[in-house]
Amino acid sequence: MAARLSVNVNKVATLRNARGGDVPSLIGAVRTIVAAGAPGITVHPRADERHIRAADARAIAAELAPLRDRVEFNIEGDPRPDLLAMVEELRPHQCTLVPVRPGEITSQAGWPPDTSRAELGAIVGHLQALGVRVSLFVDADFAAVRWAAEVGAQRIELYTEPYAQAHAAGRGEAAIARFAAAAELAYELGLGVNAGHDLDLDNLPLFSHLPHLDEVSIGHALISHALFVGLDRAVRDYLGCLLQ
Ligand SMILES: CC(=O)[C@@H](O)[C@H](O)COP(=O)(O)O
Ligand SMILES: NCC(=O)COP(=O)(O)O
Repeated sequence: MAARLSVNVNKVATLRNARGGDVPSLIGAVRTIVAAGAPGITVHPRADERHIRAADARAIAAELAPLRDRVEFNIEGDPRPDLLAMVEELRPHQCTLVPVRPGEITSQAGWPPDTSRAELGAIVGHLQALGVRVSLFVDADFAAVRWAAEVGAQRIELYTEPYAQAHAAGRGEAAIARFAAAAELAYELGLGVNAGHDLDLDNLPLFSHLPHLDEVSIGHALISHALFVGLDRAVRDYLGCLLQ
């Protein structure tokens, strides 16, 4: 079965915030993405609210509530108090916990496997008790996958930038072996497998065949593609890519 596509709408908010006001409409974008057939919406609200704001997450949750059975809402972020409060309030299908490095422009790495199991495990358990599936953002590394299982997550999200860079340099086939091995280990340990960061229409056809791949979250390249072909067509192009 094809992996599910969760469209990350951060970049729609980035464009809107460049001028203030509500153009382009984030909710309008979510409606178009869902109407085009995407079964998931992802946001990654940053502490500085440089793109997605708390009010956006609330508005998207309200928009998706009637579609809960077919469209998943995924909130990504570092486990800071206001992010956890947002997840507690909105109860998305999934919360992807992602480490943040001070000053980063975007995510740079998965959780280091020496991160305290007890500390993060308590947060993971709390979110799961609220009915939220928890995924942990990790590098394609055996120690990190084992760590995620020990922390009690239900899924991992493999950080795919190293794959994307290798693919752009003509080394995609070689790079994907490490990701496939990590996905196999995750599956053996009972974890679901998500993936994301810098996936695009060039590198996704190969990556979409990763074993046990449940979901890909894609934002930057998809929204950029939409500038040229329109948002409806961009979503359909990515959905088609996942079916190949
Ligand atoms: C975790 C991940 O890989 C993406 O969510 C990425 O970090 C998006 O965040 P930005 O849109 O702020 O770059
Ligand atoms: N989790 C990855 C994500 O949501 C989107 O990452 P990108 O496609 O914007 O690099």
